[in-house]
Amino acid sequence: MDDNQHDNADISKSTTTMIVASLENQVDESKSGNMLRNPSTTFKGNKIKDSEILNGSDEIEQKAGFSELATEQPHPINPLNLHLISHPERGRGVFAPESILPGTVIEESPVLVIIKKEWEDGNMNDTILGSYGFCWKDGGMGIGLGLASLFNHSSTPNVNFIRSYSTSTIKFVTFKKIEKGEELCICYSADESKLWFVKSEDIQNQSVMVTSSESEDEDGNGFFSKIDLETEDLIDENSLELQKQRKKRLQSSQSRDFNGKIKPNSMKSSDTSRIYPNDIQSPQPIKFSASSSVNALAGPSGTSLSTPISISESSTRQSTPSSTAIYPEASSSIIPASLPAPLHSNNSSKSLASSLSEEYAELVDELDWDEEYWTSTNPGPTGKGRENDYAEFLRIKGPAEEDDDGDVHATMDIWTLEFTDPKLTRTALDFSKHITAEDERLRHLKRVRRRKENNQEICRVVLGMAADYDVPSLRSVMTAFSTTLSDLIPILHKVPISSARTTEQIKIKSHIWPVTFSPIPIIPNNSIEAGWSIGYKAWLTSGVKRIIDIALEAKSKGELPIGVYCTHEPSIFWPKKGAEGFIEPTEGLRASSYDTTISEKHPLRHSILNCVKKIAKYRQQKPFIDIQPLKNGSDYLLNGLTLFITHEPCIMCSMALLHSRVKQVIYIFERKKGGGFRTGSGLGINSRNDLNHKFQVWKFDGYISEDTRRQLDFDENIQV
Ligand SMILES: C[S@@+](CC[C@H](N)C(=O)[O-])C[C@H]1O[C@@H](n2cnc3c(N)ncnc32)[C@H](O)[C@@H]1O
Repeated sequence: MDDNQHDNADISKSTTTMIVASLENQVDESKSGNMLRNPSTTFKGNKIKDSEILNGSDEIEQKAGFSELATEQPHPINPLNLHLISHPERGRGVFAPESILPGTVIEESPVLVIIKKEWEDGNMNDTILGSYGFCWKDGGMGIGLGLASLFNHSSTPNVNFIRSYSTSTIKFVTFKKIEKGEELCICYSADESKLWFVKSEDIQNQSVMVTSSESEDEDGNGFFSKIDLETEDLIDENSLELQKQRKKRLQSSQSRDFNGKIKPNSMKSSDTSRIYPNDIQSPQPIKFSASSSVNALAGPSGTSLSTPISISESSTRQSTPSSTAIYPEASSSIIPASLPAPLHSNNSSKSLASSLSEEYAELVDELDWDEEYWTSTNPGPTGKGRENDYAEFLRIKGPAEEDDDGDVHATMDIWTLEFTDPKLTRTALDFSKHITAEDERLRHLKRVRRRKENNQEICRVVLGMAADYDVPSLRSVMTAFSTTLSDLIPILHKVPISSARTTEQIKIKSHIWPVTFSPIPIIPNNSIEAGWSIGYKAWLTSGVKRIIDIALEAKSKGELPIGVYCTHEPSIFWPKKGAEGFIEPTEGLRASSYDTTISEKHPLRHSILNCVKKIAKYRQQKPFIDIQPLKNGSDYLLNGLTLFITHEPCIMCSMALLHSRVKQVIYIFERKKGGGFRTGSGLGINSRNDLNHKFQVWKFDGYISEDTRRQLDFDENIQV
């Protein structure tokens, strides 16, 4: 029987028995169903009594970890007795029935090399082979035999692969300790936008998209499932072009089984109760329960798919708030009826049952901005007579945007290899490149440092962050890479934490360890230097006016006078499609909020946290829940959005903006104490090299009347 054709009887056999049997390696096929007999080694110390085999003890099932996935019989393969198990979304994968040490060679797989011309002429990219090819030299493709083609992808892999063009093989080596029951994964590409399938980890978020493919042609037309297993140094123009073409054809992603058949759709709503073992690094699908407010936020899993609704169509259906109602967004819908509705809600009577996905996001009004006037060219927006409608803005830079990006002497610990024999240089360098390839934290370091010490030239190469390895694991990876490195011992070394921004810094930092030179980019200091159009400034100014209104309204309700409004720039200001770094925002998404720490007697109800919460909720409601992201992450919280706030946010809120991936922030008043940007605390959270997102910050530099200033003023010791 074909592996993919287990009938129900096979599947229903005791999983425990099967796993135990595979560990034992001594049962015959009649006991283990479809399992292949494996005559090779067993893991030491894993002898399990016959009675356990027959009884299928729960304890053993637990230990095996992946038992929940083993709806079909685990399939012990290769001398390490690894198991081939089908995961509901990833298809077959390689699992460890026992822990494996770092540096273990899993397999050196032979490779069938298909040269570029054969690959292209045979249109092999469009066949199942396309999902299994490793980029090979000269644009060719290597089809890995053995286990090579069965490793699934993870952005946090535990197995490295090393290609050898001379022997046409790929060596798979663990570089972390692999726990019992864990899946062995490699990283197909550090740039996950190049993947041609929906990662199982993402399926929950994209369940709408995946389910929609159910209606597609069963032959797989319209699906696209191809592979380029690559590392940075092996991407050539040709493979990049191939990837682009694949992306275009990618209408929906779908895993295929090993025979290339489209697998039944993964993660249908009814599948969400499937239990995943804890030790498999896969997010547990959230099971929807109408009584849980948390789950309500995560979105209902039982909703059937509906056709995406365009914003213009849906906007006629959503309630249009009157311009006097500044805060019409009802957040009560996600609060169990027994709790009081939040004070900023005007919809406290709404029951939970009537909410959730059927509910449309109740958006605030768009900004009051005369697009036609400000963007017309004939006779042209001169702004004459409307000078009060636009102002200038000052750029608030973070440390990463200034030459002063922190302590120039600051260092971090890394592992290095030291040697004097020049013959080792090539291999040590190759290893360094291999092991550090994806590590952003080391990118600013030159890989090699040569120094004369005691009349001897000592060569040192970078290996990795001190915290990531211990000596035994590093040595085993080194030995697996090349036996010529096996006698060397990794040594800790201090290196600068960032590149040099000025020639002065080169001298200081390179004395510690040679670093790259990345001169500070020229960043405009204000909107004049930035060359902004009057129209854009008028749009931003309308945002500033809106937050002043919101803050005054909040004050009238007894709250702190802080206002927030979040929206995207009008499309007329978007750069050309495909412009580098541009993330097209979710059209029509906008929200306003204010600080409710007083009324809710809650120290964390800051205006920005309230706003992020609303945006998160709206993204789970119509029409936004039906919009498929154009780019990875473009549907994530504040990605691509501009946030206006009256007062410079505190450190906590600045971090919340960073985590929410906001595009830019406009504020009016700086805080002398505790602000998160460059003005108050000086932390410059908006642009730091040690944080993983940067956003622009601009301070309004126009006229605000004394009366308004006074009304929006409050104790500098209060952080907002
Ligand atoms: C090289 S094969 C890996 C073995 C494959 N699972 C099988 O059953 O044959 C690559 C295919 O596995 C699936 N896959 C690998 N990693 C995945 C992941 N993280 N999430 C979802 N699917 C994945 C995709 O369908 C991809 O086309």
